[in-house]
Amino acid sequence: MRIGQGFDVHAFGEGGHVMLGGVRIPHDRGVEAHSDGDVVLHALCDAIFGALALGDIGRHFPPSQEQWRDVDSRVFLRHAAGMMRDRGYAMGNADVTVICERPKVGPHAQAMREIIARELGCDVECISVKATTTEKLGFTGRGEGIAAQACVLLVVA
Ligand SMILES: Nc1ccn([C@@H]2O[C@H](COP(=O)(O)O)[C@@H](O)[C@H]2O)c(=O)n1
Ligand SMILES: C[C@@]1(CO)OP(=O)(O)OP(=O)(O)OC[C@H]1O
Repeated sequence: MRIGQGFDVHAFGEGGHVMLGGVRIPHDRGVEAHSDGDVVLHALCDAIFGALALGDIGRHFPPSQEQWRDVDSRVFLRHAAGMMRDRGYAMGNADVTVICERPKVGPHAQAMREIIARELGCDVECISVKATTTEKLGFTGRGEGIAAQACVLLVVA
């Protein structure tokens, strides 16, 4: 077994939706990012790369490379899942926490779980997505940005 954790932040910016866990959520702000700025999938990728001791998402998909501009972050997760499988591991379980005041994540959590499980090739019961505010404290509390943290346990396939 191998354990990994990941954390990602993106600032809110112009736009009318945010991508979270592969779900397009209408919102009065967008996020500033090189890719689609999906903090859930980026944190999950980093957790998988961390569990495999393969560096971080920026090492695999450098922000300096134009080819990752506006890319659907499921591409990154698919790549991380492939590296996991190539090394003989499968997803035991993953637990993600989204940190923001808005948008509300709860109504979209099940759709995110299903997308993530499909990309990782595991049962939806192995994927947890939850959310918290920071009680209006800090940058997430002020509505300046959105954060996500993820933990994964990889098991021998
Ligand atoms: N962006 C968010 C934040 C929170 N939730 C849900 O609300 C519950 C209460 O949040 P607290 O920060 O006051 O503990 C939380 O447990 C989530 O169920 C959400 O859906 N989206
Ligand atoms: C995903 C990448 C792709 O260039 O860029 P961003 O969308 O800005 O996201 P970040 O979480 O900063 O991770 C770095 C990059 O790998």
